[in-house]
Amino acid sequence: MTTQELVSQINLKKSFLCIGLDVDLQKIPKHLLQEEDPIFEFNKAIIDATHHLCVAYKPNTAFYEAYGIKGWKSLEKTINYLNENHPEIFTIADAKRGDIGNTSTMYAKAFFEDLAFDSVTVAPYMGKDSVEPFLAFKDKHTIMLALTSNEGAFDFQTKKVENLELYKTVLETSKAWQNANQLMYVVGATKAKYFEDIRKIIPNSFLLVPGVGAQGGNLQEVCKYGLSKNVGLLINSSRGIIYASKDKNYAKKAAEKAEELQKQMEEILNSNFSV
Ligand SMILES: O=c1ccn([C@@H]2O[C@H](COP(=O)(O)O)[C@@H](O)[C@H]2O)c(=O)[nH]1
Repeated sequence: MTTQELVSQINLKKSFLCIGLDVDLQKIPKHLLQEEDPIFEFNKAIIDATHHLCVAYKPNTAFYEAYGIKGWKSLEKTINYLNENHPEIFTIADAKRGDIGNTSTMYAKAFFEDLAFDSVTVAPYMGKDSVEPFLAFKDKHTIMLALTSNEGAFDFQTKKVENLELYKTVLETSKAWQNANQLMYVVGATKAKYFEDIRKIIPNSFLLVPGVGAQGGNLQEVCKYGLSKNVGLLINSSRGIIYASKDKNYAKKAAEKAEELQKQMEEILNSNFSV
């Protein structure tokens, strides 16, 4: 999917919501455990109930890898279901990969070709030659960790190296990489006060913003400086939406939570982008 197609979907749905499909068998309704593939059945019900409210889904691969081959099969069925039924929706494999060049190419093939995701999250620590193999895939997006939502972000990312915070170096340096227009960045919603500085470096890049909901981040605070002229934000909520209820009506309850966020986004879009 191209960035322009993503922006069109945002404008159409009045939503820049990304729903995280982080499926934990301990947390899903018990009756699903009798199904042959409880993870896929859970995801399918959530997708069917929420696809009109969001523009992206983000399965975090850890929640699938934890269940071995069965979990990977559930991930494959989920991405195939999305691509077959909702090709307009942007898909993110939250896998946080990155390695020496030839290995990164194999990671990119796994997520862009075998599983056909639109994007994958990548750690920048190994530098340019570990990220550019992902950027070589046309119309695919590489979402690089910049300033993460967790407390540990302050261990390295905000530390100054040669007088510049490391996350700023990541943003500045990566702007010059081959196919940098296919880069997006992860910035945590819990780091709202950093968005003003971040937008000075990358005014128009898309930011994937986890941390709203269960981690306490605030949508309005993120949008104050995070919005760009193309909206430029994908706000993720996982637990806050998909585990709204443990009863049989879990998908309906998830849709209600998603709609709460979508309505707030509609209001923000109407007040920031009115003609
Ligand atoms: O900085 C980061 C990067 C990734 N994540 C991931 O996003 C979701 C958040 O889930 P919630 O349940 O909405 O808290 C999860 O997959 C994280 O691994 C992040 O939280 N922060």
